[in-house]
Amino acid sequence: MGIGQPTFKMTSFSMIQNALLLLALALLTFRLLRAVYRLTLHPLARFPGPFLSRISSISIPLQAASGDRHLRQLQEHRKYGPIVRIGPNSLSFSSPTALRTIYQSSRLQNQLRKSDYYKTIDAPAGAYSTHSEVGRRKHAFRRRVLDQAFSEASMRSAEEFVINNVDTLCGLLSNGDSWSQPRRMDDYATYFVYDVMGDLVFGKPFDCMTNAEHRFVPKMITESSKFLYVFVARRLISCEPLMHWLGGQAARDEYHFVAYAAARMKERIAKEEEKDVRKDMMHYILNAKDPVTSRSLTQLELEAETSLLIAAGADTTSSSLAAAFHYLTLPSSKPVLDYLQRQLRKKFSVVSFITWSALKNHTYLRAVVEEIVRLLPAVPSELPRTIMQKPGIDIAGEFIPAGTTVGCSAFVLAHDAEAYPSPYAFKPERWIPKDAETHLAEVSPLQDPEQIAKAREAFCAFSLGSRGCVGKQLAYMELCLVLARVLWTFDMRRAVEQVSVRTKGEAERKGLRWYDDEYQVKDVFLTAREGPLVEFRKHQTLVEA
Ligand code: HEM
Repeated sequence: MGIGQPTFKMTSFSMIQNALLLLALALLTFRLLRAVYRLTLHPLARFPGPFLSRISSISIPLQAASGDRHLRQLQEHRKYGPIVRIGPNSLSFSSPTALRTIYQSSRLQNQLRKSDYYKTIDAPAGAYSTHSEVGRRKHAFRRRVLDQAFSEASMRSAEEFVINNVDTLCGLLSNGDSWSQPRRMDDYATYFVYDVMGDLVFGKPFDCMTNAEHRFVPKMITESSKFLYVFVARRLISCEPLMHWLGGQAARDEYHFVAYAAARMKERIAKEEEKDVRKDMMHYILNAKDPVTSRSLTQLELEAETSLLIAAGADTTSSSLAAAFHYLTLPSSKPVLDYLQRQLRKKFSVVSFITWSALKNHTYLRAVVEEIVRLLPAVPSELPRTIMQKPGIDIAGEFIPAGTTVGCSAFVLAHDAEAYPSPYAFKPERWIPKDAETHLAEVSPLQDPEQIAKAREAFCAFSLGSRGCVGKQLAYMELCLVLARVLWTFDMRRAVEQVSVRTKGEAERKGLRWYDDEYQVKDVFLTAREGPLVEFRKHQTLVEA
């Protein structure tokens, strides 16, 4: 007995070992056979793409973790053409025709649904938001309610809050006739836009511009966006203790933000009972009823919506604003900057005359903003949609079977040389027709209508159709007001010393970030960015006055 036991133990140990080996072999064979199938008999096998993407889904989270996903997609389209297989069951398209079919076709609304990736986005909030709700009917309800927060009346009231925050920003940039210290405009842009969103959603600014203690909110959102971009398993994300352990600080930030937003939300709801009710965006949401079902948002839905509005509204617009300071202070942009400032100062004798209604038809400012949003779409990579019903649909002349995830990247389309000749160049004139303002010829030649039509067809920074951006008008209002008032008040120039763009490095060596004048960002579904460093001084005539 005493002698036989070890032999038995050894036998059972080697049996387990053999079973594990067999299992590993079976797994390997399965993976190998699956890879061969994906490369040969799979319905998407005829589409080109990088080897790893054709055999495995791992390349999408890997690219997401690198922060270079938008750049890689552009590189892949340049190499493989207008349709690229970016995962075994995923295709990326780069033509305006595909763009319209995927996002805008009302005939295909039942066929194309936001992919399961979106279900991860609000997992920590415990309820879907308008952005992450994939069901068509449920989304339509949420959108009907949310649209009321972006009505004409709501936007008219929002202007006052935006202007108050612009005034705070101007007070911080400079107050003298000599050049200021270099200002990190990625930070100032972030703090400004978060303060606007705090004002509109929570009933008071976050005070990021004036109080360093409150700057943890933007940081939390960027970190949690990084985490959710890579971690695509909803079930895991819903399990908070596991995520604290697996997802580290980024996961903790996500949960922290959700709890923080819920607490601020409660404070805001209490204010709604006060006599002099504040007509901010939240006022319109709290009082909105769906005209079809007469239902309002539940507490949980409100909380998810609140987190969404801060993340979707603040991070996007602030990335465009930081990019605006970058492009406007490039040496090659001097004629654009000079011209815009001259125009603004000629049109408005005092800064308080610069209002949204006065700026709405300002052709050149609008073109500057449009060009910036094109060059750096704030959601740069493809927005995935899944084909739901068999057998499938035609996209850009190709039959694509059900079960495939399809999408277009705004960054890829924005760099299409046919729609945008010299696609990396900052050229607001590309949005202005020849006959619009003839004196503009002093800046550079204007476009013929055909070229403008091509540019418009490929423009998708705000996406399109029923899932397109609900906050586009607010974003234009914020960007136009802040740029017009800052450029009217200050002279500005790029500081000699540049912020070290951490985003270059490795990617530059791989030939992804080669265009020097490009505003460099990391794609984290939203964007992470650095710089530019800009100096300001009060415009001379204002100092004299
Ligand atoms: C330059 C600024 C902005 C850009 C480039 C932008 C871009 C986008 C894009 C591309 C989408 C579609 C996302 C997807 O399909 O996954 C989107 C959706 C959305 N955006 Fe924006 N956005 C901006 C500003 C704003 C602002 C200021 C708000 C609100 C305060 C906002 C709120 C939303 C919401 C709620 C959605 C979801 C719409 C739906 O699914 O029905 N955005 N945005």
